[in-house]
Amino acid sequence: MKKTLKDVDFKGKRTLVRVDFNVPLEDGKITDDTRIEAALPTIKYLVDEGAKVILMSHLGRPKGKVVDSLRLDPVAQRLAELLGKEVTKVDDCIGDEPKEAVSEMENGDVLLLENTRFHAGEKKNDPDFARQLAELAEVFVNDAFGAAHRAHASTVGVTEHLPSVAGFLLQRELNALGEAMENPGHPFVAILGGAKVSDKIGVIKNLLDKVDYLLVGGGIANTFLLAKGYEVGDSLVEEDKVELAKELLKEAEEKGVDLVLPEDVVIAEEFKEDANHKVVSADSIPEGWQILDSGGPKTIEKYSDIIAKAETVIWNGPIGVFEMDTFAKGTNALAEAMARSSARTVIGGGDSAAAVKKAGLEDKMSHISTGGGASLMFFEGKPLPGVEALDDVE
Ligand SMILES: Nc1ncnc2c1ncn2[C@@H]1O[C@H](COP(=O)(O)OP(=O)(O)OP(=O)(O)O)[C@@H](O)[C@H]1O
Ligand SMILES: O=C(O)[C@H](O)COP(=O)(O)O
Repeated sequence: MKKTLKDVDFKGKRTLVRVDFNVPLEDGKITDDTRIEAALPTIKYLVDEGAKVILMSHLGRPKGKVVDSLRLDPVAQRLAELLGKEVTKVDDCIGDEPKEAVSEMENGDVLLLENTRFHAGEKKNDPDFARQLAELAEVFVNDAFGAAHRAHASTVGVTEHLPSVAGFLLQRELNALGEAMENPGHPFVAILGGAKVSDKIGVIKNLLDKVDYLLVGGGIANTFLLAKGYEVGDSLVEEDKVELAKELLKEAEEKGVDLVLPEDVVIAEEFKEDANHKVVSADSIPEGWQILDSGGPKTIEKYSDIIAKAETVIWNGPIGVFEMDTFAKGTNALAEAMARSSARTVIGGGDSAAAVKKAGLEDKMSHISTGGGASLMFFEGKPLPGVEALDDVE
């Protein structure tokens, strides 16, 4: 058990809070502020408790250099609107400017530091960089579930120097994902999509010990179809993972898991939104065509029926190239089937969460994670470094 906000008296304390404000931006405007909203309960609690709230986050992947388009100013502005309170923003996360700003803070004030990834020391978990971040504060709160799979200075390094506890969002995510994985109602159904088998091997292996059904779709299904001896034309496949896919099919059978592959699929002549496309049986892909959506009508019906019977459903990865409307039908149909079902429904973040939001179905799900890579690591059954590093309850 990790310590939480309730284990600390924050009054007057300089409190360094790692949040995940890695939000999508277009032309300097935030296009989805879910991650900012998700951090509000912790921030408001700390404000109300009279802490001096020093927020830090990464944004994008600036590779250790200052990239002006990845500054956190739009985030500070949005956060101030959502909090209904002034948020001071500084242009670095270490050094004189943040130190001075912190020294001027009153209890209940909120300060946002600049993008931690402008320094190479962040991703390297450089001890000196971590020490400089930690020096700003007396206590550390990690509320960045989305970055908890990264052992960086702002998630792990700072915990060497400060008492370190979990924020409300981190707790909520760990409870929701943990409950689904450790205490699922049966039938327990997992849906796995996405581009590559290689990204999901650990997840598949871990899930084979837990689930009753594993519905496979998207790019990863292609390699499984190949393993079953089907031709898949020009579809995205990983030839070097075909043997592994065969082993996983066998392992599923031995463990009594129904590993379900698409029966019919949407194929296209080109990887293009307006490409010539049609529905065919998964065992009859003509040469020169590629599968861009696992969701043919029979597949959708089969997967939806399984979801309808489920008590718990977890989902990671779209089952088609959902960014193109022509090939989003399968992914949307899955989101709709989950929305209709009375099961506990947990969506791993990233693309699957984006698909659910695009379909306007977020209110119908039990939990939508704010973490893509982090929820994947959780589904793999691996400990998250950002959580491990926090203080244990004595
Ligand atoms: N049949 C397919 N052919 C090619 N690409 C596909 C296919 N099906 C899905 N994809 C692509 O897979 C990508 C998502 O793969 P990825 O492995 O990143 O998913 P994810 O695990 O949901 O990612 P995240 O970590 O963001 O949650 C999407 O961009 C989608 O277009
Ligand atoms: O968007 C995410 O999944 C997190 O913010 C982590 O970002 P990263 O993959 O760049 O580390």
